[in-house]
Amino acid sequence: MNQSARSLLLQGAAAFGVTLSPPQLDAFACYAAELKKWNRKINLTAITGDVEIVLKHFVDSLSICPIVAGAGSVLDLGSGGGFPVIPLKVIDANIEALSVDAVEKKIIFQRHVGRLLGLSGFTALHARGEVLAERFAGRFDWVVSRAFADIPTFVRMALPLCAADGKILAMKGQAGRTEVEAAQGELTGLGLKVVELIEFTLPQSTAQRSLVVIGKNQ
Ligand SMILES: C[S@@+](CC[C@H](N)C(=O)[O-])C[C@H]1O[C@@H](n2cnc3c(N)ncnc32)[C@H](O)[C@@H]1O
Repeated sequence: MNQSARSLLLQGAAAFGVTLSPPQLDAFACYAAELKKWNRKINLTAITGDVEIVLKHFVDSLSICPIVAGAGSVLDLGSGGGFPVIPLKVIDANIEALSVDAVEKKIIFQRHVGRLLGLSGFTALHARGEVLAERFAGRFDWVVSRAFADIPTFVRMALPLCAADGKILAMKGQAGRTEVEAAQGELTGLGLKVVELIEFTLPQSTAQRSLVVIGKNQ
């Protein structure tokens, strides 16, 4: 990762209240290098330039830090090349994280990155989200996803996996608000409600993002 990409990462992380240490910056540089290397053989991401990787994968993933960092346990459903879960783990080593994807080669990549970065409390599991409740019912403080499924599909999968006071976080683009409005009936039927909808522009970019935080209606 070149110097300007590193500066961009430092600034982008700071926009979400994250001050990256030199070792964390090195961890992201290593992650970017592996992503580019593996991407030549397996299709992990359409994003291949350093600046785009920094903004659209790393900084975008870090946008959930103000909400999720400090949690005990996090499940990332449909994590692909490791987003947002690996950036989150780089920032908060104490989180117990389970990363799940239905495509095995993506999970093999994530395990490789986890080993290289020395991530402990990080498990990458090859599985479909639909079967997780058999093993992980009620286990997670947060179930998160980025670019995974529409809100009703995601919450139906996530709800049985949440702890009693667990929450669900869907990372969406500019259509987040419209999706939330369309999902209201379904959410209410499941005993859920949107507790926060955070809309923002990705730093150093014009891309619109929204974070949809969903909790139990009690
Ligand atoms: C568009 S990608 C997003 C990957 C990553 N979250 C990101 O934002 O870069 C969606 C991922 O969800 C995975 N996926 C789709 N359906 C799934 C399911 N039912 N269970 C687990 N993973 C699934 C796909 O294999 C794919 O890697």
